[in-house]
Amino acid sequence: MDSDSDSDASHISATPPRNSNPDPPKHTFRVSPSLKSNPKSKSTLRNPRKPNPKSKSTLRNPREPEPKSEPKPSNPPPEVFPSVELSNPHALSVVNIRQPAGLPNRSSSFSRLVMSRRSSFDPSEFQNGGKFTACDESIDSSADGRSSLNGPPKPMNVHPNQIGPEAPAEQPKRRECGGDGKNRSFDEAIGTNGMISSREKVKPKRVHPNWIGFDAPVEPPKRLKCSREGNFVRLNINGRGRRFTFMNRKRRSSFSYRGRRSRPRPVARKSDTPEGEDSVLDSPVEQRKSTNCSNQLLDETVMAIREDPSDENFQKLLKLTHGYNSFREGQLEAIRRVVLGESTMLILPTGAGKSLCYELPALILPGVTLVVSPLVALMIDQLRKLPSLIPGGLLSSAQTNDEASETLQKLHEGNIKVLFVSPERFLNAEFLSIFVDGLSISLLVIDEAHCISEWSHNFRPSYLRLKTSILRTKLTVQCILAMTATATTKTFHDIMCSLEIQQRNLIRVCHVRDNLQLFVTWSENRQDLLLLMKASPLVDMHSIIVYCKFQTETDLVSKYLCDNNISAKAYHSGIPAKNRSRIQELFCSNKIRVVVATVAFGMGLDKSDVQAVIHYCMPESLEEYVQETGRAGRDGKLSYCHLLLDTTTYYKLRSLSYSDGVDEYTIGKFLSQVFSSDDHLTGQVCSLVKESISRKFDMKEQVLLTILTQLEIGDEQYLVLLPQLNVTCSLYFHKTSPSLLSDKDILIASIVKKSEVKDGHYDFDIPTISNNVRMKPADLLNRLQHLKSLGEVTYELKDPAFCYTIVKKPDDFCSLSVDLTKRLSQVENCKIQKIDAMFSVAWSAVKECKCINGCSNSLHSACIQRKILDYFDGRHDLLDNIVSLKMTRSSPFLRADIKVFLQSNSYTNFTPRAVARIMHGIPSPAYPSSTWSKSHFWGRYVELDFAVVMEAAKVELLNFVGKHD
Ligand SMILES: Nc1ncnc2c1ncn2[C@@H]1O[C@H](COP(=O)(O)OP(=O)(O)OP(=O)(O)O)[C@@H](O)[C@H]1O
Repeated sequence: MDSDSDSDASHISATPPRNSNPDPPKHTFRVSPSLKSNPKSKSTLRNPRKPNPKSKSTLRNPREPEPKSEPKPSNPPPEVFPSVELSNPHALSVVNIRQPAGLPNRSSSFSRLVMSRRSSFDPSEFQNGGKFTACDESIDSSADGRSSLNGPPKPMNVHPNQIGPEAPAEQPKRRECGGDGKNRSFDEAIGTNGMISSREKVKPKRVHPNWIGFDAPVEPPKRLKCSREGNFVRLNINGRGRRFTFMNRKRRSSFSYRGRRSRPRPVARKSDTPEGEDSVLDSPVEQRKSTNCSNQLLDETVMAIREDPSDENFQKLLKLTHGYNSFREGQLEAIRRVVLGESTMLILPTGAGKSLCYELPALILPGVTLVVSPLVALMIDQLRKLPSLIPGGLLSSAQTNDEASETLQKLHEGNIKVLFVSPERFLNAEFLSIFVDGLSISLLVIDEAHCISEWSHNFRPSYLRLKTSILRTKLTVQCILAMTATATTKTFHDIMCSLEIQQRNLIRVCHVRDNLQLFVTWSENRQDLLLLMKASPLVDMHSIIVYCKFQTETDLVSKYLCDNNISAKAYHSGIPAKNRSRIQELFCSNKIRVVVATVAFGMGLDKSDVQAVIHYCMPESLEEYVQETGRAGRDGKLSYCHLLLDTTTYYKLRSLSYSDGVDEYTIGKFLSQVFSSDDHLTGQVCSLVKESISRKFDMKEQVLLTILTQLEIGDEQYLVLLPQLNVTCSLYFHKTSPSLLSDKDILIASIVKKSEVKDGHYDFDIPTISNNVRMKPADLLNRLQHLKSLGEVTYELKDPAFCYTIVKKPDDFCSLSVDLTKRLSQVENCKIQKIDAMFSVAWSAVKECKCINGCSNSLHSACIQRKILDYFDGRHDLLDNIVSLKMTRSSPFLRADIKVFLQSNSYTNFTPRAVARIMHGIPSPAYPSSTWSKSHFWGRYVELDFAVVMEAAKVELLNFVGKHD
């Protein structure tokens, strides 16, 4: 979640540099419990102290993959769109491209990437479903997301102040596309800071009413009424603006739909509320323009529905608010149930109009409608699209305190009917207290509800907090509407169970739109994309999305297209938010024809006339495939979706899905650290600095958060998670001396006593001081902020950390570790099944489809749609057998290679999992790709089943330790 949500949480690995032979890195040997000494902990082994022999391996694995035969088209295509026969010399002659301009040197990595499916991906570039990582965008979803592979991919949740991951290679880089003139002029227009250049500015611009712009006139926020005023919410990600000063503002106004009101409460400061949200725009968000409707007419219609919820009355309201004549399938049913107070699970295809299902109830129900959304960008988009008759607002960590205060003020005044928040907001006690003491929530909407389920393609730990049991204890939610476009039977059962939604309240319209023509071709050659783009029908299309899996890949592919006179722009979560937003905007206004994107692109994209979606790499799941193809043809017109299938991407994705796995032994050690504090009975704040803890236990931050969340909301509650904080503070004194200020202030006295003094500043750990003076970290920071405003001090914060208080220490660490490990491994297996299912469906279309029942040549809409339905209905067994043939089961060279690897890195601690990851080319916090991809064993066994590699590593580690003990 991201996350390129590109979800972007996972940054991934490369195919091995087989011929390069740099010395593997030498690490300082550290003692760790050995496999031998502890039968429970067989997974950690250590190598004895001995000189580091140079790798003398003469073993080479003759495992070059066999060339794949191209699928032979059987019948002439009856489809509306003609298809290009890829990797086919005849097709080449048709489009007259034998040697594309600017084709890179074959020996370059770009060449490997673009020209061959045996590509070498930069490990840092994998984009995870993310979608929601940093959902929050995380949802690149994560985004990157996306995501760790859990999401997101995900994207990872990123605090605004968060320091990036350890490995430099994991920092996304942007490469400008400088191919043709068009593209350069676009870059000029964008400018380095994402602003429009003066040349573009002088042009008269047509501004969409809902446009989110960077140079839009900033209007002062107005008090809203249920009228046509529209509203503005200013977001400021750069921290400009004043600090939080919200205090008991005078309440004003009444609003005909207001809920219960209470005294306004201060919102937590920005620094206290790091949410896993993606970066957002520094821009006003303008709501959709209103329809021509008077307040009186609206009030009358709403009253009529409250008295008589008939179809006619609902339709009248729809016409008034949105101007539509009729409801789409599933909408009216969902709206009626929600208005009647029945919690509902709504599964509608992408672009089918889910937002309407909370927008109308928000007008009808008396209290506030709270919409939980995984991405800030998505929230902004949803708010912008909200008809101005429905006053809305959002709370996000990207806002300044003034902005947040203003939103809260409006909320208390009854001037916000729909409030968008991120799931991380539910960690904030002060936010929750608004609803406990005052405002009533008539409806809680959980958008992208699949994020609740670990069995979904995009799980986010923060969504677990939305379980009904927790909501019930913390909030008085009267009704829940869970919405998603993609949920398998297992996923939606899990969601409904978590949210206590009754089976009869499931509304499911599950289908792939008929106007999407689904093509698949086998493609080992990256030139195929160019062939496609230069041939009919794509050559005549004005709006095309090309999906890739890796950030670098999007840059390279877009450059490749530009070099070949196809104007294209890359989009991924490594690109600054402003530029991303600008690209999306230009794409929406048809000023960019082709966007080459990771999964980070598309969430909240409501462009109705996207004509084609090309998958340059296969998606990680059928859910992702459905989501991404669903971005085409929302206007109902025939649209073109083409998947270029290859085994390299499949192996790579499968391999990467092992990047979240953890051993029982490691979880046990982590639990010992979590509960190491003796202060658990006094409710003292504990913290774990994310980066160092992640490296120490070789677990991704997203996995750590999942475990901590399970410890809070699992069967038994062991801890309470607090908002994440930057826990290390460097304090500088300016006016009064520290000792004099200490005399006046107990907090400063404690800081001076417990700090380490370095170069004139005082470094301290915030939880330690706050425990010492018995002050909440939030209050401590408020106090420092006050001293800063007096000119007494300045300070810097760093080290983002998980914070929590211990409720109870587990009685049995062993069984708790076993349970958690089992859960994580089930999730890992589920992820692999999703990749296998995606590959199976595409594979069988290409290799096995008999081209009857509507399929022909490379058009496989009929067979793919049928299998997608089977998949979402849980009928997987149809898919299994093909994939099992694809993974290599063994290699005679594996153990010998591992042996050589261990000998040449005898000063480093390894677990079997760590060795297997290196052999698969999967970076991890303790073994980053920046260091380990230099080993020529990196990624060498990506085509071999991970479990097989891990087993061999275990045997070799045992042998190695046995010999050297
Ligand atoms: N009843 C309707 N009649 C006509 N257009 C509609 C109707 N309901 C929704 N729409 C339009 O359909 C488009 C998609 O709606 P919306 O964004 O709510 O879809 P969604 O299901 O949330 O999509 P996604 O899954 O991609 O988020 C919007 O432009 C919306 O105005």
